[in-house]
Amino acid sequence: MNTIQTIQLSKRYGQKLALDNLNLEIAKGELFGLLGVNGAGKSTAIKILSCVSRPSQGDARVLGYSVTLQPFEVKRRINISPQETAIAPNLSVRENLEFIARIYGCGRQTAHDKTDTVLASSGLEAIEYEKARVLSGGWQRRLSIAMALISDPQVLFLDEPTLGLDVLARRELWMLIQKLKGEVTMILTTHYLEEAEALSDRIGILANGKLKAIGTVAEIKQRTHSPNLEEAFISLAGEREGQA
Ligand SMILES: Nc1ncnc2c1ncn2[C@@H]1O[C@H](COP(=O)(O)OP(=O)(O)OP(=O)(O)O)[C@@H](O)[C@H]1O
Repeated sequence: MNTIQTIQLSKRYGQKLALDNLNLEIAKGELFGLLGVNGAGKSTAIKILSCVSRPSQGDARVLGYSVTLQPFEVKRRINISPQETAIAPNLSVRENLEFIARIYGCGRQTAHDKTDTVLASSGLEAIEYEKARVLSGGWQRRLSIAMALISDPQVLFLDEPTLGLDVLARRELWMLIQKLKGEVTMILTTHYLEEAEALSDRIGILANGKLKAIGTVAEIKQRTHSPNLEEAFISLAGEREGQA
């Protein structure tokens, strides 16, 4: 069974068809990169898959549960590391993680133990008592991913996880994401093509709400006769709204 399957998934905002008949399958443990220019429909797809927004037509199954009919079953098994990190600046790294664990209903001791596990797996142990507000952008993003991991999600959505980070911080975050590969099914949105290439098992390219291509980077390059992913991306996604 695929971990994610979308079936003729569409979303309309007024006149705007933000997602147009998306049919997509993502396997268990896969890291799937969802690419597209601004406004292509990436966030719309993620919002529907994470039950933040409802499709206008079609459906999606996440871990076998329908996002339209069984959103609570879906929400219990997924998590999102959002673009804007939702960390509490005046709490320490540990307090942020324990706070989230308590929100998920853990008792004090379980929250403490889960936090220990996540601090270790996400490489945050050395700074557990630092206030979040003094952390660099890279460490804040790492904490944001760690907070999403507290609920032991089977599916993790990573929305632009390295946006605005310097090259070293980005590489460090890639290592954390690579460590999670295989354990958690991940859907990554990014505008950095080298990031999608380095991390993704397969990628999908959206343009004007439509899936233009899906496959490994090698398959997509071959299909578009492109020497690199950037050329392939431009040939598939370069058409802006309103252009021929
Ligand atoms: N709440 C909304 N109301 C009206 N239109 C919306 C809404 N959300 C998204 N849209 C429109 O739907 C289209 C797809 O937007 P979406 O945010 O999914 O794109 P995106 O690929 O995530 O872009 P970005 O890379 O800029 O985040 C755009 O034309 C956008 O203006």
